[in-house]
Amino acid sequence: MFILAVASDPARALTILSLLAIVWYATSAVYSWCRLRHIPGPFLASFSYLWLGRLAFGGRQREGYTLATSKYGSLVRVGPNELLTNDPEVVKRMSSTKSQYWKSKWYTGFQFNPYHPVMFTMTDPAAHDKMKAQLMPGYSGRDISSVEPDVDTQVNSLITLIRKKYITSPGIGGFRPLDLARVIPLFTLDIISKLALGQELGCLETDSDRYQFYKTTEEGLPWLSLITEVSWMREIVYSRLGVKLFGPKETDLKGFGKSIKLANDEVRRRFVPGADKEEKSILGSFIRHGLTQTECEVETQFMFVAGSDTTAASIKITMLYILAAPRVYQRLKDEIAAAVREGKASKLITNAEAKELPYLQAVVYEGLRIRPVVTNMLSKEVPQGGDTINGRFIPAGTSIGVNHSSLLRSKTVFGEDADMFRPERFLEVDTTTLTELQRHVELGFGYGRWMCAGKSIAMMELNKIFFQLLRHFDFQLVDPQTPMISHSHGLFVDTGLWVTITESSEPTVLA
Ligand code: HEM
Repeated sequence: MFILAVASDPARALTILSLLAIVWYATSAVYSWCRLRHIPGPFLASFSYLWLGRLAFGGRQREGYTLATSKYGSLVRVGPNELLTNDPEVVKRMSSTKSQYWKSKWYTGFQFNPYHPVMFTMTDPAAHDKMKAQLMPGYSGRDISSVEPDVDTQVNSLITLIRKKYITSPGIGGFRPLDLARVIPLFTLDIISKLALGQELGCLETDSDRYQFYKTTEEGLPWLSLITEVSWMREIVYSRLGVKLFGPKETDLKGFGKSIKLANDEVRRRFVPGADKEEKSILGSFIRHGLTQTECEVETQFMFVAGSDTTAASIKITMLYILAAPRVYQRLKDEIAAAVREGKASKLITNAEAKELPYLQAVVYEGLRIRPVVTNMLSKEVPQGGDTINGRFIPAGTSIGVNHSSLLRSKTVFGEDADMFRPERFLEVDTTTLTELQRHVELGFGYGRWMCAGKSIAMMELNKIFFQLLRHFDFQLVDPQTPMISHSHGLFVDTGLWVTITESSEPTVLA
């Protein structure tokens, strides 16, 4: 009938189709508005994805989400089916190992391979837990004795690079500024490639984003973030056809595609008959714990993204805050000098030694707290039968995301000055409260069943890098009026953290 109508009067058929589409959209908008109308939030967000999409694409998630929570409370409606919380109890309830909540479809936004989920995107808790049990011996370092020496090698490479090219000296021609926002990610990418594959990509050695990994990430993040947050876009792009059309491919000469090829080449090498099964990389551990070749490929690809930009974001922001607070800078330098003088720090500080330095620990935790590295919602789905949160019923199938930025700036937990970078807050409390504060900051790594698998690796990097950089060098911001520009598209895109570097004036080098 309809085909006949189109053939006889195409203009009329088109009008009917348009009207039907408008009616369908209006009905579904009213229906979804009604479902969660008792939860406050921006009006635009209650029936459309414009609010979420604009923040994601525009790189203003951190500011937008924080504003929304301070205006509407701890549970905000941010989309037709999306809520956002900064309530630590809700976060723990959703992610605890006994929770009935599943990861929501939001996670499929990170499934780069159309045919195979990666642990991070597995929504079914049973499948996820099984995979995590196989991956954790590698991630936790239980299976690989060389994690710490491998991190140390990259710390030394960064120091060598700075000495070779970026020491500023007095006089004409002596000004050699370094953009930390560019070079720190090279450091973390070399670490993760070395740990994952047994061979670093060589970014520090060449002082370059060799495979344009970050360039592509920075260009791609606004789109990735938009598509992940806007559910109907996600459905289209992450359909099998969509990923084939838009997804990264091994044949790409740069970016994600290139790193997929690097990872896949390495995985293929390990699966040829007679290959060394005892190799001490994370990939070697995955193979020993029974992962198939495809599982190894996708997990290794994911590790490159999850393990580089995240830790880099934390190092960059912490360095910026250290440099912007003379009291913190000097107190950290003093602790470093004392540790070296008293023989409490090896030539390259060990993870165990770093954990014994209270001010360094306070700086590391305050850096993680002041700007949590993930602005993604990481939404979980309300289980069958719904849930009641603070007296309000939330229907099954609703997505609840986490606002890490405001979660970690809680004035109730951290005090009135929670918006300020003040590591001393961790030193002014008894040991029980200190542990509570640290556990609260660690919510930035997720919680329970879905907690970050690379947390211990990230903490090791943080424990070493500030100590070693400030042990060897002194830093000054080149432009304190605009020290760094940041956009939040799920992860941070930071640019222009220009500093000058001189050899440390304190005797902090000898162990
Ligand atoms: C400061 C650095 C880092 C932070 C703040 C961080 C944070 C997070 C967060 C918030 C999640 C998601 C939790 C959820 O879904 O509820 C996550 C997951 C994950 N991260 Fe990290 N991460 C960091 C570094 C790393 C590193 C270095 C690696 C790899 C060596 C890594 C590997 C992973 C993996 C594999 C997952 C998926 C875990 C799962 O699904 O069970 N991360 N991370």
